[in-house]
Amino acid sequence: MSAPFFLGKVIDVIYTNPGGDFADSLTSLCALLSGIFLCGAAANATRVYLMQTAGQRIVKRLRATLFSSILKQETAFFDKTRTGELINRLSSDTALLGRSVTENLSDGLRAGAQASVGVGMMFFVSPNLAAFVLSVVPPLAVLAVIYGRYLRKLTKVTQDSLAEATQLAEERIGNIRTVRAFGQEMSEMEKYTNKVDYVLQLAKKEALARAGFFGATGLSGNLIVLSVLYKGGLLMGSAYMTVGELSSFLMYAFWVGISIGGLSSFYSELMKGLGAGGRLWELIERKPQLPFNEGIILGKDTFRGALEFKDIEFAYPTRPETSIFKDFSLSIPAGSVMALVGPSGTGKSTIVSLLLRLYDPVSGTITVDGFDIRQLNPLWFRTKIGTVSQEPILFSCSIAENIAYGAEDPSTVTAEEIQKVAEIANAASFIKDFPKGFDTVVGEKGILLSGNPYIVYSRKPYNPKILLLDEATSALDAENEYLVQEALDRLMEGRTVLIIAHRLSTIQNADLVAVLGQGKIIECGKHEELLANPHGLFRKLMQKQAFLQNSDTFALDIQSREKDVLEENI
Ligand SMILES: Nc1ncnc2c1ncn2[C@@H]1O[C@H](COP(=O)(O)OP(=O)(O)OP(=O)(O)O)[C@@H](O)[C@H]1O
Repeated sequence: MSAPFFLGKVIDVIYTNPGGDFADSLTSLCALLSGIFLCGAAANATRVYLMQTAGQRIVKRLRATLFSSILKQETAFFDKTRTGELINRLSSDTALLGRSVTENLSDGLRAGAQASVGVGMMFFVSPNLAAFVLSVVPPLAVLAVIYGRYLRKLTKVTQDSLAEATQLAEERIGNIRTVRAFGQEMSEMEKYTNKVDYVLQLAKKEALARAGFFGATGLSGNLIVLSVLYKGGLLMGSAYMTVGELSSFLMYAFWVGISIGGLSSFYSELMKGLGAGGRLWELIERKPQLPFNEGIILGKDTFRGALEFKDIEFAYPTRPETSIFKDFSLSIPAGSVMALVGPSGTGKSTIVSLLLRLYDPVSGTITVDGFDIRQLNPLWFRTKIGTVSQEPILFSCSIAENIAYGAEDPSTVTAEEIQKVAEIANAASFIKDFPKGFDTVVGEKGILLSGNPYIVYSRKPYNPKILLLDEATSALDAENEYLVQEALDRLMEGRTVLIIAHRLSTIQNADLVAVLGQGKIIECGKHEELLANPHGLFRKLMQKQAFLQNSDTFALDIQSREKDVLEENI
């Protein structure tokens, strides 16, 4: 800030010594100025470096905190919130906020300091001229505030519509098979183009607002300079000012003008950052409705794995009016295998979700060894449960990493352990056939290997007490069927197993079979007992399935008399 003052002095030294006897004072003044400039450059470079690195650190920390907060939310939150929106918060909002509180803040502070010191120096150099110039600043300030508010509103709308476009792209790219199967590529392209078109329109509006504002501020800056020259010229004529003082004043006025411009963009950027920040804090501070890592942890001796559902009533939070269970009760003794069968859509997978505590029932209790699962620590409890869903997803990393994913702490799993679990699941020989063996990287979204039952069965917690299996409905050839059954038998040994069964062999081998229908268990008992009940739902289901699958083995189970009746029905 001292530079214009000394530059004015240099000019005065030159002008007031027309004889040319000013070399000494000019040299020392210029040396002083060089020193000032050097200091200024060093301070500026340091400021930019520190602020940028601080900004990046803030962004990094925000992203990590936000990601962990997102992962802690209850499952219903993800049913209601779009993935694209969360990704947008994680990528662009964090960057916006990080930039706003560092680079932007430092630029703003710098502009603020420059403007206030500049004004002070203007009064110091010429109070008369300063008072004249500053009469035009207040209207400019009012303009900046109005503009800032308008821009803040506009930015929020732009960000929201951008999030919508991202969400659409993410969903359609993620489900490209569905889009392709329905031949909807063209209409999806059009939909996306319309969304980004809207973003463009908003951006144009923002550009127009900015253009008007910057045009106006530029013009007023130039007018200020012109009026300073005019008024200063008059003052110089009446010997109230030297040429050096007028030059200093002009430079200060110029700096003040630039700083005010900087301050207004600082204000609008800060507003943008605050807008993004509001949305981020909302998400970071959101308390999950189900606890994440709190509750009782059962000791080894207490935890045996006996499961009991008592009078469960449940509806998904997104569809509270559609009841899935009413008076649902089921008891699975520790160490037994319970096969769950029932028509499609009756809520078999929902039982698994309730046991994993992805959702809490509306009423009723689920107990494990007599403990209500709401009292247990969900994080601990889930690591004690082995789950295989019908459409398991393998992540796009190596097969070894995918298998280790089931462990409590995947980073500590050794190659030998991975090899061992793969062998138990009959997967080892198949994996070794790949050129890179266990290091083979699974294709994005696990498309290449996801359906593979061996890898899927390998990925379970080591030694889980409870297994929840959702059998794949797709038919396997005889050899694979045998290998999968063998792996399953090994897996199920000595554990409490709830298996959503589709294959006859699984149902026959289970200790108990429960039949689900109309929101509750309709029949439960041994396979043969249920089959013996001529009017039972289980029998009907099995008969239907036997004919659908054209299973000769199963057809033998049914007496020919019953077969005739069934054929008639079908
Ligand atoms: N996250 C969810 N939000 C809202 N409704 C859901 C959700 N998941 C499942 N449903 C609904 O709950 C009902 C039961 O679904 P569920 O998947 O548990 O049945 P299922 O018996 O396992 O069916 P299938 O044998 O076809 O897999 C279905 O009507 C389904 O549309």
